[in-house]
Amino acid sequence: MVSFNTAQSWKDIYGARPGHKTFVKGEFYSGGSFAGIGTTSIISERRLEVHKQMRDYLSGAFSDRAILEQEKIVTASVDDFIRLVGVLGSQIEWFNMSTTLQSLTCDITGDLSFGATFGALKSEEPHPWISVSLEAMTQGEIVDVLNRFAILAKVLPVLMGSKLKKLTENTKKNEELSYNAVQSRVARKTKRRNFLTRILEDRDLSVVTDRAIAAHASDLVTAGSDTTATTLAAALYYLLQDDSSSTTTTTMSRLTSEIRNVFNSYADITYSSTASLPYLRAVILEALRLYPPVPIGPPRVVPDGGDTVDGIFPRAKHEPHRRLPIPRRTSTTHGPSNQNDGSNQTQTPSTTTTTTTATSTAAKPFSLGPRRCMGRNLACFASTCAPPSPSSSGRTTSELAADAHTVEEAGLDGSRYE
Ligand code: HEM
Repeated sequence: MVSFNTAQSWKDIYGARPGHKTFVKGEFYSGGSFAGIGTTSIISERRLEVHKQMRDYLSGAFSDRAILEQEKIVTASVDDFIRLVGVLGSQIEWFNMSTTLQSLTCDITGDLSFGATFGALKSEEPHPWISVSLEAMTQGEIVDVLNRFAILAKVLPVLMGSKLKKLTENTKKNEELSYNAVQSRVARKTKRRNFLTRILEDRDLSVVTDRAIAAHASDLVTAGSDTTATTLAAALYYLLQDDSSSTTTTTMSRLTSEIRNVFNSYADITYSSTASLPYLRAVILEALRLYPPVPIGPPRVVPDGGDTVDGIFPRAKHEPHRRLPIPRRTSTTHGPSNQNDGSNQTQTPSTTTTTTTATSTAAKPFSLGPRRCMGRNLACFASTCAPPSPSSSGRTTSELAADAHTVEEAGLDGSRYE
């Protein structure tokens, strides 16, 4: 558990509900764009009750229904990406796939959050929003360090004066660009449904200002673009480690044949149709486990004297860097079965079941509890963390999960602690 500072009161730390520990976010989240000028977002807000209200208010933008409405926006950028990769692949010897994936996810999250892509897939020059936002994030981290280390607070401004000045300017610019983008979207009537559609429909004007919406929108791009691009790049990297000349079945060849067996055309590949592909799901989960895009334990406040979580440490894997063999399914409608998985290990079905369970319970790439990732369904992992099966209330589990403030409410995890 990470302890950066001490909390004011027991209630601040644990929240109102007995039996549920909810650790408050650390001061790490207080600097950077918007939070630094007192306008907090769903990510930077540290007060439990205010965050709960924000999460309730924003949850409509992340429901399964909203994601389906937004699908056209996502596929428009995916089409641009596929075209670009085709052109680059045929014209030049090599290109940087990580950068191209970053362009893809910035365009998608930019379009969803502000109503227009950044044009990153169509331009060599990064959009001003993208370049200044990277600096703005760094500024948040530096503010946190300065707050925590008194000596550095004295020395850094002397050593890095001009750099810090530039970071501050870029943070201001990021706030301005985000605010202007939100204002022009508010002024524009459009039928295109993105995050802002729900956020604007659901807002109470006396409580939620345009600046507050700009803070959310800006942080949604930051939270959603780098994480998703990192996951895709990691999955691709590990898939390409397979020996393409191998005569045995590799992870790549099994994945390719699952996709080609199921889809007849490119147009058939959608959010809903990919959610039910078991091997694709396993590959993405494994990439998230091996290369979690948020590898830090997100900073939380620990009470004076420290604390434990249920008195136990989480179970850990013995060999965290070893790629797990992806389980072979004995009966499935998709993909090949009973084939060698290329891991050179002989596994019985019961062993592979255990492996899957260990992976999905030990790895929490989207975090847990009330500060759990709101965009996990959008990141196309609905099937991995909240299968969209109907619940007794008639709502899908991913809809419930999007609204829930505890994993228990979401019915996703037996853990008592959030
Ligand atoms: C593979 C992709 C993703 C991963 C691994 C991921 C992971 C995470 C993690 C670990 C957190 C907790 C961070 C903390 O406590 O500081 C988080 C929070 C969050 N994520 Fe994601 N994320 C992903 C994609 C997205 C996307 C696409 C969006 C939306 C565009 C998004 C929106 C959010 C939001 C709004 C929060 C804050 C939730 C809250 O505090 O209530 N994420 N994410």
